[in-house]
This record gives sequence, structure tokens and C-alpha cells, in this order.
Amino acid sequence: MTNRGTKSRKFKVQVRNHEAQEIELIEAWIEWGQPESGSNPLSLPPLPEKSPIGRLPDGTFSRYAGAEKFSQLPLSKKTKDGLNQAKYKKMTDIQRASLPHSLCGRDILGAAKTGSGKTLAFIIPILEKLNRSRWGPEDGVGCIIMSPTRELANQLFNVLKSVGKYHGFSAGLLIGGRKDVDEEKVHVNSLNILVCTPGRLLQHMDETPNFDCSGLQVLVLDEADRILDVGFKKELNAIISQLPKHRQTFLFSATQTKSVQDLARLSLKDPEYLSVHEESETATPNRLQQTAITVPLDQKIDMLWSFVKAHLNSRMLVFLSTCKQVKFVFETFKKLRPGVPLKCLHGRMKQETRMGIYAQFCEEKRSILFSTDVASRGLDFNKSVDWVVQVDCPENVASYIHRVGRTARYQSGGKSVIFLMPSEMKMLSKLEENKIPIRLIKANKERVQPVRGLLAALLVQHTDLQPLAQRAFITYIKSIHKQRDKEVFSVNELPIDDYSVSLGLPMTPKIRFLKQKAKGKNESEELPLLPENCNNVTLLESATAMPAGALEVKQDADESARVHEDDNFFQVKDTSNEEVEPAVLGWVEPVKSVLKTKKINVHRPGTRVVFDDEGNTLAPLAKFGDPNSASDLLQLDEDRVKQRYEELRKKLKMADKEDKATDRERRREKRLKEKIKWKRARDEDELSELDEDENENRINKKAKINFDSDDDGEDKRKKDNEGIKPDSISLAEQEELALKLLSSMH
Ligand SMILES: Nc1ncnc2c1ncn2[C@@H]1O[C@H](COP(=O)(O)OP(=O)(O)OP(=O)(O)O)[C@@H](O)[C@H]1O
Repeated sequence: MTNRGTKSRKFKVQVRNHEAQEIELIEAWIEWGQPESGSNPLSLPPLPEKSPIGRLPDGTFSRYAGAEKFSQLPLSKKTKDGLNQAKYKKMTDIQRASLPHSLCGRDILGAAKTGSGKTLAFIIPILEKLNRSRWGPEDGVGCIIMSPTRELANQLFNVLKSVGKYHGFSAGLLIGGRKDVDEEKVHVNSLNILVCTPGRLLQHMDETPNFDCSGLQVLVLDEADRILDVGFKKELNAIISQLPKHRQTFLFSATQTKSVQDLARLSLKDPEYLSVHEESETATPNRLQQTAITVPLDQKIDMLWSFVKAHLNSRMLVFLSTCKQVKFVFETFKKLRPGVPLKCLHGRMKQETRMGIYAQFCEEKRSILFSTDVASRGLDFNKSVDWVVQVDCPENVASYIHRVGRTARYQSGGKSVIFLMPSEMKMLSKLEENKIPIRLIKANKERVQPVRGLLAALLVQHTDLQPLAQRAFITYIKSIHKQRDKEVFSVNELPIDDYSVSLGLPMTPKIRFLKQKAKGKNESEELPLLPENCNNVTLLESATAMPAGALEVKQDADESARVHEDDNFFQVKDTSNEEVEPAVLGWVEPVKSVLKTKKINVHRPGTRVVFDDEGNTLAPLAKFGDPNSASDLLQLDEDRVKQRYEELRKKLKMADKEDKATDRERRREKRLKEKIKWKRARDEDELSELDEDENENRINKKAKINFDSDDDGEDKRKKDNEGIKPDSISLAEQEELALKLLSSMH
């Protein structure tokens, strides 16, 4: 450390006495900070008697506990300027509660609702600690901030840059997926603050020569419970083992861990457990309206499509459980063109693409982002997200809290809806038990637009979508199978075949891990003419059951003005007090009856026709025939679908034939080779039994030739020797034999 005088050295001493710590802090403030007039920490307003904020373990209150504004805290001018510049004036609850402690050098276990400002609660004390220690470039790594996801790390890095802009510290973002790892290795040792994901940090610890964290002052785990989870266990243990134990540690999360084991792993020293909203009636933000609807698995896609169509002016975050599902829904909905920009985010994407999509979504006023849980924690999408839609049930209550926490952040409001299958209704009671105010409501049946028929038609038209649909199907079933909470998730209760149909798949993919289901099923090797439960007519019916104009292509921005939010999407009937009975809560009749009773709704003249990316029309097709004749259109659609199926069938049959022929040919060649090999071996045996005389003759001959050629030099000798190889006779024989054999086989 450079230029740190005797006074600064005392801050390294761990003082457990709270009073002494605070006096030190004031001294530091007087020495390094530049107090503003009227911000003397000793003349703070009195604290309300019962406030939990700032209460110390001995029952007294911190000297700064009454502070409401950042300006009242003993912060350096650089930090205050950074806060002012970013327009942070008043503290949030968690900031008020934790800063008096963290600034004094204590370890913190901070818990507060989502969107309540936990980031600043650890960024400020980091800046202050390094500032007081006069940390410089030569001192190396002074602080590590860890985040479970790359996007969140990037966000934390941006907050650090904005609030710490007047400090001279160097900070770096170390996240996976970035190609410049070699460049990072060159600079990483000169960085003061590392914002990173566990994987990348460990990579540097393992690979970067002389990577040194021995001077570490502060370690922060944002979304601590997630980082301490089994998923990161190995990485975290390896990291912690390489960090000095003498440091300040902050753990923050909306769903904080209290596990003694976890705390022991991190060697926390008498941490302050600050759960500012523990007394609160709800575990989620007060301005968040939360709803649940019962949706059978095979109707989820219909429901999602209808929901998207009814909220075209919203910024919506849609959670699905697997990458393939996200990709499938995104790709198919994109082709169906709902009239709002669509995006997707999942862990299998390239890092630059991920960052780009995240940034775009932050900027757009109306947009739908389909995502896995990669976007569920910590992300603060610039302008507020209007809706969080959970198509698939989260793995536990904590995961639910983080997902819905992407909306209603800081002082803004937000709405969320979760689709629960009848078999998952137990989750509802678990949410209620955990102080989550959620209303079970019914969807307005009339607003639900079945989309499965269109998906089936899409899958026929774009054959590349078929494997994707299959993967989406299989990965979803697998995800349910793997869930730990068997009270909520039961793979045996899933309507597997109906779900497959709802994705537009012509046949249910095989699921190996569900042997008992597969047993007894007589699966035809042939591709069926049409999907199970979906004959030509039903396919078409469901495809055309969309209201006219449902698939209108929104081509210019002005058109969006005509799209209105649909407030009547739900029949807002509060059923939270009603006893939950899956059979009663199911809002849609069984699939078959829907398909049978739905009227065929054909585009009328004047309405738009939908085109896919290649310029092909999608069903319903009004391009051919007399546009005034509905039956013509219907017939043409049906014919086209039939024709496509036939073509596909023929193609597959041909391919199958060719495959079989190639296979036959390959096997014949193999047999032939084996025969030749066997013959050769036999000949060699026979050769060894040749008449002694004949052998001798040959050897004499060879000797003679050798003798004769003595004068002809080395080259000639070589040549002659080659000509009298002992097996030359058998080779000729072998060739002859092979030729005979080949001709006999043909
Ligand atoms: N003191 C403050 N004054 C005004 N805005 C603030 C303040 N503190 C935080 N914010 C804003 O509140 C929003 C949420 O903050 P932050 O992301 O830190 O929440 P969080 O508690 O970490 O949420 P999560 O649990 O989801 O990670 C951000 O937009 C941030 O800019």
C-alpha cells in the first residue's frame, strides 16, 4: 500500500467494540472526508424508538442510525459527488440499516426485498474502505464482488463505475464468454476492484501467473444464497481457500441464507444480520400485483400467445424453464408475428449476443423477452418491466421471489402472473405461507386464442423447427423429472401426448427416462399422416380458430398506436379465499371439445394475410382461389397441409430406402473383405507347407541371381531382390483368387 501513514494503519485493526469502531470512523471522516455544512454525524435527528434500523447487537443504536440522506453519513467527497451525480439522495431501508455498520468495518448479512437498493449498500462501503486505506494501483486487488450471472456482474460494474467515478480506483469486469481472457490476464493484477462471476475468477486464480489476492480487503457475494448453493459449491470453495481470512465480507440477497455452515465456509466474524423487511407483511414489494391462473400443460402455449397478443404495449419478461423452450417459443412466435418486438435470453447464447439483447430490452418501451432463470436475479431493467409472466413454475419460493422481483423495483409498480398446472397447485399454498400475497384468478376464456394448429403448420413448413420442438418437449419433461420438490412437481401427472400436440409436433417424442410410460406403447415406425389427436380437420380448425386479424403483421411503428392493452384478459375474480380444487379451477374445457366446438374463422376479404420470413403465406391462406369463398380457402389450406404431409412422407420413405440400400452394400463389402482376408491366411499356411525341393530350388535361383548381379551395383541388387520376394507367388495367387471371388459374387 502506498502513502498510508500511521493514522490509516489503525483501520486494519479489528475492533469489536462498536463505540470504538464508530469513533474511528468519525476520525477517518474528519481526516479524509470533506464534511459538508450541516452534515455533522453527531447532530443527527433522533431515531424512532422501535425502529429496527441501525440497532446494534448490544441493543443500542448506531450513531448514524437516524440518517436518512447520504449526505448525513461520513462519506468521502468523491463518493458523495458520485452519488449526487447519479441522483441518489435519500437512502433506502437497507442502505440506512447497513451503511452505519459496514462503514465501521463489520461483516454484513443483508436481506431486503427485491429492488430495494442492496447494490449501493455494498458499493459505498467498498469505495470508502479503499479510499480510507489510500488504495492505489500498486496495491493490486483490494475488493472482489461476485455475482452468479454475467448480466448481473455487468450491471454491478456499471453502478460501481457511476458512483465511483470520482475515485481513482481501477476496476475490471471478469466474466465468462469473453474472448479477451489473455488480455485480462495481463491486466488483472493491476486492478483494484474485480466484479466477476465465480467461474472466471477461478480461471484467473488457476491460470494467470502471479495472480494475487493476498491483500484483499472486502469480499462481496451478491445474490449470496445462489452463490452458496450447490451449483457453485466447488468453485466457491476453491476461491475461498485462496483468499485471506482477514477481510470484510458482505452477503446480500432478497432471500438470504442463514445457514451456519455457509457462514462458517466464509469465515464471517460476528456478522450483522440485517433483514430490514422481516417485520413486513409481505416478502415481495408492496407495489407488486401478483396473480396466478390454472393452466393445463397442453394449454400453456395457447395461453401465452393470447396473453402476449392482449398486452402488445407492454415490456414483458416471460420465464420458461429450459433454453430449448425459450428458443422454440421465440422462434415460433417470431414467425407468427404477434405485433410486438420479441427477444430471447438464455445461457447457451454467445456473450456478445446476450449483452446486446439485454441492452436492447432495457431501451425498448414495448418488448417481450423470453428467458430462462438467467434473468431471474438482480437485473434492474432500466425502465420498469410491466409484466413478469412465469409460464413454468419456479423450482422454489425463493426463485419465485427473484423472478417477480424484476418488476415493481424501487418506487415503481408492476404486475406478475404465474401459470400453474392443476398438479402444481401446492405451490400456491407454499407462496402464501411465505408471505406472498397472490390471487388466483380465472382467465377470460373468450380471449384465449388456440395457436397449436398454427404451430403444427409452421413445423410442416419449416422442418428445422421440428427438432427444436422435440428438444423443447424433452427438456421440459426432464426439468420436471429433476425437480427436487416432489410435492409440487410430478412428472407422472403430465399430459405428455397432449403437450406434444400443443407444440405442433406430429408425434410424441420418445422419452427414455420415462420407461414406464413408453412401455406398452405400440409406436409405429411410419410417420403418421397427421399428429395424434389432430386429424386434418382439427389441425385446420385450430389453426383458423384465431380471430380474424390475429396474425396481422405490424409493419410500421404508427400501427402500434392502434394496439390497445387488454384489460379484460382476466376475469378478475378473486378466488384466493376459495378452496383450491384443480378440477374447478381449470378454465378451459378439454382440448378435443375446444377444437370441435370452435367455429372456423376464416380471414375475410380485406384482412391481412400473414407471411413468414421467406415470404410464404401461413395458414389460414387467403392467397389462392376465390377470396370470397370461405370453403375454397379452407379446402386449399387443408389440401396444402395434406400435400405437405404427403411430400414429407414420400421424402422420408425415399431417404429410408436409400439408407437401407447403402447399408446393404456396406455389409456386402465387409463380408467380401473378410473372405479375402481368410483366404490369404489360408494361402499363407499352404505356402509354408510347400515342397522342400521347390523351396530349395527357389533359394538357389535367388542365390544365383544375387551372385550374377554382384557387379551391377547396389541399385540393381535392390531391384532384383524386390523381384524375388518369397511371397511373390502367393500374391499372384491371391489376386487371382480375389478376382474369381468377386466375379462369383456378382
Ligand atoms: N437511494 C436510492 N435512491 C434512488 N434510487 C435508488 C436508491 N438505491 C437504489 N436505487 C434504485 O433502485 C433500483 C433497485 O436497486 P438494486 O438493483 O440495488 O436493488 P436490489 O435490492 O439489489 O434488487 P435485487 O434483489 O433484485 O437484486 C435501481 O434502479 C437503483 O438505481
